[in-house]
This record gives sequence, structure tokens and C-alpha cells, in this order.
Amino acid sequence: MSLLFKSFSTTFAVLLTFSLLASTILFIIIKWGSFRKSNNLPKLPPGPSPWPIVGNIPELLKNKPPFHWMAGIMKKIDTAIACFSLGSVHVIVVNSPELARDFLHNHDTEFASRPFTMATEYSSRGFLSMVVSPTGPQWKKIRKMYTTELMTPTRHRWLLEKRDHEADNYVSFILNQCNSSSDGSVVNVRTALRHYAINVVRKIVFNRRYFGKGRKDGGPGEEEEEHVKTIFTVLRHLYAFCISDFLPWMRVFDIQGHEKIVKEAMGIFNKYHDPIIEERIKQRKNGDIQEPEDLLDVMISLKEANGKSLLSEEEIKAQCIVRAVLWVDSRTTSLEWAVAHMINKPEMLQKATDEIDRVVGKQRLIQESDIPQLNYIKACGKESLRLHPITPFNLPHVAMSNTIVGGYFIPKGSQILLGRRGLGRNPKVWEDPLVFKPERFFNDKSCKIELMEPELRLITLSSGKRACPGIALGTALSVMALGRILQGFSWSVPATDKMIDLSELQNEFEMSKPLHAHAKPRLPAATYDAIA
Ligand code: HEM
Repeated sequence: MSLLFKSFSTTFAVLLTFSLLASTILFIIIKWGSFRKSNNLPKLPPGPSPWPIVGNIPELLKNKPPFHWMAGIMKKIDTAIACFSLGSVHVIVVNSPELARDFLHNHDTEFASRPFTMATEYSSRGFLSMVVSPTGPQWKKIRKMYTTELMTPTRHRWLLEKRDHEADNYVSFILNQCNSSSDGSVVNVRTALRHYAINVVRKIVFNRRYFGKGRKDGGPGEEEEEHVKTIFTVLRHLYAFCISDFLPWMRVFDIQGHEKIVKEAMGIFNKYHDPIIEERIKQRKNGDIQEPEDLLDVMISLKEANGKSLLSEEEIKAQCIVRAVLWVDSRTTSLEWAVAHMINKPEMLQKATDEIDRVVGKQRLIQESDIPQLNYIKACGKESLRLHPITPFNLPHVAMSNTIVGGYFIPKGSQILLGRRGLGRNPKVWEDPLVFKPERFFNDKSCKIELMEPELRLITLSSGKRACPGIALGTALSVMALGRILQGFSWSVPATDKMIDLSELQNEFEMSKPLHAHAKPRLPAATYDAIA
């Protein structure tokens, strides 16, 4: 009997709490609505009607993946801006360049923050790095360090030798695979691209290519494979509409399992990065390191005006994770798509190699100094970002105050998601939006192509206070990755297939299968000898 009474009273307490909560929120909503009306504030952007407390979360959970569901609703109501209520957060999706510019040009300061999420908290070790941190003193401190110390033109030149080293290894890794037969060989392009990208990061940050013993042919060992896999795991979960980010009281349940996955991924980063960082800090303290050799040394040696270290050990560890995730994610997936499209269109491959042969010739490999002249290669890279961004949305921007944009009311705390795919494939902006056509970036006025897209017709490096500060490094790595692979080898569809399969992985933006293509060296043997 007492058990029955206990369970009855618990249920009653839960129901009572729930109804109190619901009526408070309903009261706030009604009050807020009448406040808005009485102050003549415009309406929120259109969107699905929210449920009390949870908003549109039930629909979000039912319709996977979220970006498909959001795109479907926006198409149905024919809007370029929509508001989805997730818990108490307004998530505003934007798919038109005019509105995107309104947010990031005209109202940049009001939308310069980032949301707090479970995955970003873990990956930045408590918001110690820049990319995912909300605006505030920590973000300012790290952004200043990037712009005045880590990413200056002088520092970029200082790191050139390391980048060159990895660009050479990239070619020789593919060459070693081709050399297994006189007629070339089928190569996993995804592995080559990702390995090159992360090698550059490891080299400029840790001055090493391998965490373990590595491989004789220049390819990734099992430690490096695990490292790259972890980068993509973190990337997929950074802003993955984790329910507890919108309903914090749900965090203990971890119903989507995101927290467990992210925690494990961080454990893997820590396993590889931390011993190197800790050892280096010790060496520096003991005076074993005088001149910095890589960015880790630079970060350890930076001092404040009072002589104290600028960065704590935790802050240094957080920056190392960010650098790994940023570069590998943002480009390699798109570049893999670019190579796939080009193999299916040999005239495009021809155009690219004609440009390279004209600018560089066949007696030497592409160098970073050639980049300004390799406009067709840059256009191919940019087109791949338009058609195949790795994530559906740009990094979220958070409204720091109530603002009116495009005639709509955007409440403080709203998250603004510029649709990378929504913008890049917008038929009102792009002719034949689903066709890979690098020529679209050339116009009568200019044949010069830049990765930047300040008009926000697509998201490359974005714009405003939160724009990507990695432009020089990002451009260099993209052009070298695509240029060298096209210059060094003739690519074709493997004999077992008719065409490269251009289908997408279900619910993801990757190719459904890693790109395997036939590669044959196309330069004189002496040109490769220079990198042996
Ligand atoms: C071609 C390659 C790259 C592309 C396309 C790219 C693109 C982007 C984009 C779209 C953003 C978000 C901007 C926004 O919130 O509106 C971003 C932010 C950022 N990127 Fe890049 N990026 C690239 C390479 C790099 C590299 C190599 C680095 C350096 C390690 C880097 C460092 C950053 C940082 C630190 C931020 C955050 C800035 C902030 O929140 O204040 N990026 N990037």
C-alpha cells in the first residue's frame, strides 16, 4: 500500500512539475507575443509550428537527417529563411546570399558569437580554442594570437619547407603504388588526400609525420589511420543537433549516444597529442629547446608583457586539436569529389593539365609560388566547395542581441545557420546548380580566381569577424593537393567500372565509396627523382 502511495505521489510530483513548467513557458510565450505585438516588432521567419517546451524537436528526431527535413520544409513553404524552434532556441536557416550578407556584413557584430554545445565543449577543452568559442575574452585572446603570431605571412613562409616536404611525400606515396605495375595501378584517392592534409598539420604543429612507426611507402600507419578517423568523428558531432544542446536537462540520458562518442574521440586525440605536448613543455622548461622548430614550440614560447606564458598547457592542447580538425575536414572531402567529377569528364582533366603544363611544365613539380597562375585548378577547388561542402551548414553564429534582419525579428540567442548546400545549390543564384562546372567562376572581367567569396553566394572562407583566418594556408594546401595529383598522374576509371560512381553516402555528404581510380605517372622519371 505504502509502495503504491509512493509511486502515486512520485507520478503526481512529476505531472505537477511538468504542468507548472508548461504553463510558465506558455505564459512567457503569450506574454512575449503580446510584447512583440505591442512594440510593433516584426514576425519571426516562417517555419513549422513548435510544440510547447520541446519546440520542433519531435520532428527533428523523426526526420533524419535534420538538414534534409529542414530543406524539405523550406522548399514547401518556398522561403530562403526559416525558423525552427529546438527547445527554447530559435535556429534560423538562411539560403540566400542577400540575407547571408545582411547577417554577416550589415549585422556582423550582433551575430559574432557561437553556441555552447556538448561536443564543442569537449573538443575545445572547455572553450579554450577559438573556432567554437562564444565571443568573449578567450576568443579575442586566441584570435589575436592567430593573426599576430601563428598565421602571419612571415610565419607562413617559415613553414614552407615543411609543407613542401609533405607535398613531395604525397606524390611519392602515389608513385610507390603505381610502380607496382608498368601500367600504373588503382589508387585510393581519399586515403592519399587525407593523409597529405593531416601530414601537413602534424608536420607544422608537431614536426613529425607519424605518431607510430609509419610506413615505408610514405602511407599512413595504423596510428595515423586512427587519428584521421577520429578527426572525422569529431567533425560529424560538433554541431549535430544533439538534443541536450537544446534541452540541457536531457544531457544525463545521452539518448543519441553523442556524448559517449565524442568523449571517446577526445581520448584518442589525447593519447596521441598529449605526450608530445607535455614532453615539449618539459624540454622548454629545462632549456633543451632554444629555437622553435614548429608551431607547438611557438605556442609554448609565447609570453605576455609580464613575462608569463601566454598559453596554459590546456590551451595549447586545445589549439592542436582544432588545427587537425579544421584543415582535414574543410577540404579533403570536397577535393575527392573534384577529382571524381574530373575523371568522368576527361576534357576537364585535359584543361587542368594543359594549364599546369603551360605554367609549370613537366620538368618540375608544382610549387606554392605557382598558385597565383593556376586559376583553373583554383576554380575546380572552389566548384567542389560549392557543390560538395563537407557539412550542410556553416559554423553557427549566435545572435548577441534582438535584431531585425531581412524584415524578420531575430531574438537574442538565436543560432544562424548559413546553408552551405542551400547557398551553393540555390537555382536562383547558380545556373545548372547540380552540374560540376568550374568555368562558371570565370567571367569577362577577370580570369583570376580566389578562394574567397565575400559576396557569400557560397561559403568558402565566410566573412566578417568570424571569417576563416586560415586563408593562406587553406589556399596553399587546396591547390597543392589538387594540382600535384593532376600534374603527377594520368587518372582514369578503373577497368572494372564504366564511370566513377558519384552517389553520396546516405545522410552524409561524402562519396558513397572512397574514390578508387587508375593512376599512371605522366611526367618524365627525372622529375620524380627530385623527390625520391
Ligand atoms: C581551404 C580551406 C579552408 C576553408 C574552406 C575554411 C573555411 C572556414 C569557414 C567557412 C569558417 C567559418 C566562418 C564563419 O563562422 O562564418 C572557418 C573558420 C575558421 N577557420 Fe577555416 N577554412 C579553411 C582552412 C583553414 C585552415 C588551414 C585553418 C588554420 C588552421 C583555419 C582556421 C580557421 C579558424 C581558426 C576559424 C574560426 C574563426 C573564428 O571563429 O573566429 N581554416 N573556416
